[in-house]
Amino acid sequence: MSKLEQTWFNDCYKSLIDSPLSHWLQTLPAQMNDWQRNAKHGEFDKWCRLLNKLPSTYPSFVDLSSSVSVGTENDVDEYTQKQIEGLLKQFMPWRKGPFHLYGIHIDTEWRSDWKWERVAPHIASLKDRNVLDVGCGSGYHMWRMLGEGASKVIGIDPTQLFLIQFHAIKQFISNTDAVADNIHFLPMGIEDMQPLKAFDTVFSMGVLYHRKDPMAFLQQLKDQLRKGGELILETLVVDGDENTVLMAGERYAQMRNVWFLPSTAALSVWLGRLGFENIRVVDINHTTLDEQRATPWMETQSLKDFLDPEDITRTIEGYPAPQRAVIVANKK
Ligand SMILES: Nc1ncnc2c1ncn2[C@@H]1O[C@H](C[S@+](CC[C@H]([NH3+])C(=O)[O-])CC(=O)[O-])[C@@H](O)[C@H]1O
Repeated sequence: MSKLEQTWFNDCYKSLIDSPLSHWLQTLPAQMNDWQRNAKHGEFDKWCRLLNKLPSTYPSFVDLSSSVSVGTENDVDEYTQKQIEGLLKQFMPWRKGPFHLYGIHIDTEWRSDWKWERVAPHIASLKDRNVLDVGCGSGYHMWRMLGEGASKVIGIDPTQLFLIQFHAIKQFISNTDAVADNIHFLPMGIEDMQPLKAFDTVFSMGVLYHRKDPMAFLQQLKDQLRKGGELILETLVVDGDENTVLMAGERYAQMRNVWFLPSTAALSVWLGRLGFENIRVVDINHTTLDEQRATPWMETQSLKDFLDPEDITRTIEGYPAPQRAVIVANKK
């Protein structure tokens, strides 16, 4: 019997044939084969066995346009509900969500729906577009993109637990009319993607500050867009003019892998230099303790523990507390 992930990848390859992304098939299958041979997490096969235990269900409704919700508690018996909840808890920590499944509320660390509400009003309609979500996490925003009518949504993220979380949710949506054939998650980093120059919209939310070379990263995002395509970039920023960039020390808000936090003015200059146009800052927001917090589905430390207890406008290292901006731009 072929491995579960092979089925997922094959479904993705099938949906690429006869699409504007078909040239991806030149490199993707070999890369995913290599990933299967050399890169799988030690727990991966165990996670797949747990996924296989999720029961087949037929929800009475699916909502992807105002939330990610599947079925009500009346669609399954109490035993099945408990069984689903117990299995999903094995895939903790759940960071990005929330998800509502048969009366189970996966109350994730982040209210990713709030981010979506800040982003969605400012972007070109996703209807009939091919969309890439770079650093998609559990895939929460991918479902909202599908809910907005995208014809294909591909998410990439190297963190393998998130691939598993995505498929846990997908398994409940596959038996429904929502077009689950058109949404795929690939376990890879943006730097490993061939330049496709073919997506209508590319999202990169919460990734730029994790990249050591932000210019190379922005160029990689551009390389995935068709001419005229739209980039939606969401990242941590600091106050200041076009010459202001904060390079964090060893840690920023306890995170070790944070590099550049530019001002929105500096980020706009970077995008212009790389050949984007129509660059607009559409939202600036301070992350609140209600938006990022520990929950029963993510029990370890969260934002509250990363801020100065005497002054929550500062991180515990003394930097400005997290402030995030959304910038939209088009590829010339
Ligand atoms: N090179 C890379 N290529 C692609 N993804 C990467 C890379 N490096 C890290 N990631 C992934 O980028 C995601 C960033 S989280 C944003 C989630 C969602 N977008 C959100 O806006 O809520 C924000 C945060 O954790 O700070 C993680 O899932 C990483 O695995």
